[in-house]
Amino acid sequence: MATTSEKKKLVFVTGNKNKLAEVQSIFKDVIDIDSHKVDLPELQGTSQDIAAQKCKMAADIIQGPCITEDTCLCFNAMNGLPGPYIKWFHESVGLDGLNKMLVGFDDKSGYALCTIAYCEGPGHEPVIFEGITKGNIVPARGPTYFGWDPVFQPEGFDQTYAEMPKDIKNTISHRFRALEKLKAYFLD
Ligand SMILES: O=P(O)(O)OP(=O)(O)OP(=O)(O)OC[C@H]1O[C@@H](n2cnc3c(O)ncnc32)[C@H](O)[C@@H]1O
Ligand SMILES: [Mg+2]
Repeated sequence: MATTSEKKKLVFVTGNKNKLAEVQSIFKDVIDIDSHKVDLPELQGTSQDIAAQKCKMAADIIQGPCITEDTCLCFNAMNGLPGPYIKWFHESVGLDGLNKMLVGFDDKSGYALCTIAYCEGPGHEPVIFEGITKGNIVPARGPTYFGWDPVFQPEGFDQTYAEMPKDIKNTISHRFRALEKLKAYFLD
């Protein structure tokens, strides 16, 4: 593993301070994460298309290498929707509304998907790393400061993402799993 003096540096372009805090915490001993706050526009499409496009734009803006990430919350009963549109659904209908969307379905299962993109710089094609955590959509429990954390209960746990300590979320989350792949890409 790299020593502190050899620690790799990466710029994470995101408008979301909670994402930044988790990425910095997960990478704290391995990769230094600098941040660049930009609310990047997002196209429609698959999470991979959205992540790649975001990263290309970010690399153009900062004129150098960077990572971006796109997070989806997918309901199995709805064939993966809201998916990449979860931000707008959450802002429009709230946590309670996300539960109500599933009232007509027995299946409350779903998954959180993190798609990280790394781009070497302007003109380069981004490389994509995905992480998935399966779980269930439940009535909100726990602090409400980070997105849909209160309504997502990962499989095998009796706490929602919002209720569990950060150091537990950060070892089982969709984000952790995608970052493990990015770490392997850089360090192995
Ligand atoms: O600038 P970017 O990185 O795009 O940040 P964003 O907040 O716009 O993020 P996304 O476009 O990926 O939209 C994902 C939505 O899901 C929320 N979210 C992301 N990761 C989450 C997590 O681990 N737990 C709960 N909510 C999360 C986030 O607040 C957004 O509302
Ligand atoms: Mg966004």
